[in-house]
Amino acid sequence: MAHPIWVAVTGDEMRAMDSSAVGNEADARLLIEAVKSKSAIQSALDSRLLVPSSERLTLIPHKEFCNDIPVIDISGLLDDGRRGETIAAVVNAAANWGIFQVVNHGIPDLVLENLMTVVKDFFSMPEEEKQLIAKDHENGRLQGYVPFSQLFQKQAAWSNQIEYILQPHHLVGPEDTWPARPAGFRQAIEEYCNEFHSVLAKILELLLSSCLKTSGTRKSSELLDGNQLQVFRASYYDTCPQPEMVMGLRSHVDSSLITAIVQDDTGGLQVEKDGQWYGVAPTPGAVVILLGSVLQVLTNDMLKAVEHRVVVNGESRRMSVTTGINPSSNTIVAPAQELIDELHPPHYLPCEYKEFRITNFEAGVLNSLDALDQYRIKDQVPSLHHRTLFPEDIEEHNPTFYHVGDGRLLDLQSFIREGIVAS
Ligand SMILES: O=C(O)CCC(=O)C(=O)O
Ligand SMILES: [Fe+2]
Repeated sequence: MAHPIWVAVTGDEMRAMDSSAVGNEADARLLIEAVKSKSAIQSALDSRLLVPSSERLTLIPHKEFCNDIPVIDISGLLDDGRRGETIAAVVNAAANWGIFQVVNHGIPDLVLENLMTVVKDFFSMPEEEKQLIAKDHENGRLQGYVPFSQLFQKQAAWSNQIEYILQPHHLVGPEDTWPARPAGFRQAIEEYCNEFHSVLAKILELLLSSCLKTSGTRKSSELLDGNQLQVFRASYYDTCPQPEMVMGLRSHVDSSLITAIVQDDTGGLQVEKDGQWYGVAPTPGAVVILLGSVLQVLTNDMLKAVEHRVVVNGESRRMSVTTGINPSSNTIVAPAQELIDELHPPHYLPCEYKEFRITNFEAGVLNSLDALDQYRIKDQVPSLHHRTLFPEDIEEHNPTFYHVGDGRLLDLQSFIREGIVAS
């Protein structure tokens, strides 16, 4: 192979690769050779970096933005005269798009600027220095830098990341898991994430109030009791000589209640709605809010988690910061009881959040069904003369037993085995 793929592949060749099942070894070798010449990857062939041809057909340029994705001035939440209309705007955006941007959120510009500056400075450091705090699961280092090679092997993403748990306290890693440079990195991250946590909590509370009518406040304080998992991730998407071949981040839903993203002005974040992809316009001072899959389960599909992805490009690198609020690891993720009655059966099986999160993570790695699909009750088969699952049948704090029509109490496995719930 004489030439790198970046210049060698013509439109016809690309189509030929498509038709010969992208991902075969020869295609992968071409790409890997090219990737190797650009980065420090030493690993063997791995075709997972290639975007499948079906997905490639949906790609839209990183600078193509959709002006209909709502941008909401949430200072109205603090103003009696505008509160009602602001709440309506947030709820409508959540219901219609599952994503919106907020401005006038009360986080000073300086906090956002510091945040993006330390992230940029971190990613600009030499690779060897970043590697000093690389994640290393085998050695118990679960937080830190995620180099290209790690993501390459797992999620087929054209990006580098750095990620930490900020809450609950007992899961926060020791100081030496954080980078020593740039100075002020940790403080800038924590300042933004702590301040923005209260904005996210407010949005979550009003979404729950709107769906559950009376008990949104109670539900959100139950979820945000200090043990909730708050995570931080900064992502760096390098320029890519052949951006249509790879994805900065493959399409996914976050396994969060709600996620916030600060993005620089490059563009590349895209969301799916009704089978179409739309670019989220970088907006100065704005924070992007996304609904996660836990909120979808909790609201029994009244609100939907939004599928999103990141595309890369050949001209500008991109950086973003994500922070999400998730339940605590032993919270039972299940549709809220307030939403369930004989006419509205639950759409999801209950499970502990830690299991839910792992399922979602594995789905990303294995490219299989995400947690929503795995726990969805697919067929509540009344024809089997069984009752469908009702929340009063779920023992509080131990939601592993289900009453069925003939009065028996079954554990989850038997319940599934009997075909009441398609597994
Ligand atoms: O980089 C972005 O804008 C999105 C990142 C993202 O979706 C994630 O970290 O889950
Ligand atoms: Fe995401």
